[in-house]
Amino acid sequence: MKVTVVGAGAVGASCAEYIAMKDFASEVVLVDIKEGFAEGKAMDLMQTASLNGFDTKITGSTNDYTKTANSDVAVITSGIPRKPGMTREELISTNAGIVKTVAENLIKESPNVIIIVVSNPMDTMTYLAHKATGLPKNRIIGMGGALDSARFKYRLAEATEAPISDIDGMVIGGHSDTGMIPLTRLATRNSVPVSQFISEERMQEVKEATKVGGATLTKLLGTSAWYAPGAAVAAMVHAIATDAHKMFPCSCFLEGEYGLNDICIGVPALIGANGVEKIVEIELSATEKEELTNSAEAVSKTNGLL
Ligand SMILES: NC(=O)C1=CN([C@@H]2O[C@H](COP(=O)(O)OP(=O)(O)OC[C@H]3O[C@@H](n4cnc5c(N)ncnc54)[C@H](O)[C@@H]3O)[C@@H](O)[C@H]2O)C=CC1
Ligand SMILES: O=C([O-])CC(=O)C(=O)O
Repeated sequence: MKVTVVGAGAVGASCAEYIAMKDFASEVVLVDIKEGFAEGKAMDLMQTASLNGFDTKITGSTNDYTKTANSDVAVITSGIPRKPGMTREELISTNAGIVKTVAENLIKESPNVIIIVVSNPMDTMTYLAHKATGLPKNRIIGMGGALDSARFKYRLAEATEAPISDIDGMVIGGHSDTGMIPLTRLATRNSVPVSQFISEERMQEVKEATKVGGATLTKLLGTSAWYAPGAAVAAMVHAIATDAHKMFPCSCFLEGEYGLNDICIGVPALIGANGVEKIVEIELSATEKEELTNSAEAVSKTNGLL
């Protein structure tokens, strides 16, 4: 499998590293607009190959998309990250132009590619990539829910003092500080509802900490996070490579699912060789439905700024 990662910055390089470490791709091409940057990152990563035991070939390219030709999967991480105090939505004016151009360049060289959008505001950038490329909806996926769910599990494990491997949980909705919906009702510790281990008040704290997970890290780091985002993308690319039909909450183009239309937003989906193999419609409580409706309204409002 050939994978292109556009943007060789923090998230792009982390994503390339995790993909290489899993050793399932024949080639990863890093692309960046900064002269020599992707080539440098690729060379540095390749010099870890004998130490970390992978055979994936990583190459770099300064904005030359012919090097990306016939990619099976392309990940878009190009664009600016937020600074402390900013929302993801504030990045739209810079990132929309970048994501649109990059998506158009990618499909010229790789007409059969599956695109995973990471750049923020991610749900709106996924919608934009969908509109700009006209690719079938199964081949444009936004990465947000996989990361948000990993952060939810981290917070649940912390609150229950359980090993993370005991914990399961999922976050749906928009990938924003206010739009995420950690499904606390469905979170489990080894099949037992987490609500049996912690108070309702503690559960609310976990929910709120999960929603601002990206903002918390941005405040600590001075820029947004990259390890967990890179790992979340690598997990999704691996599911495509292995046709795993693994369930990830991710930003999918909806046509009536969950009562929503003409929007990309986080819902559970089975990810396999064709990208989104199936959107899974789980039964939501009345409160969860209301939260999803509100979250979708906010995403649509941001889409209106395109
Ligand atoms: N969806 C999610 O869960 C997450 C999204 N993000 C988003 O990912 C994006 C990247 O974040 P970082 O890697 O931390 O930023 P970064 O600044 O470290 O890297 C971005 C890279 O994109 C490159 N770039 C800019 N315009 C380009 C173009 N037209 N073509 C090719 N490359 C171009 C830059 O030169 C830079 O190297 C941000 O928008 C951030 O908000 C970050 C973490 C998680
Ligand atoms: O917080 C940000 O701006 C980057 C991001 O999407 C995340 O880490 O969840």
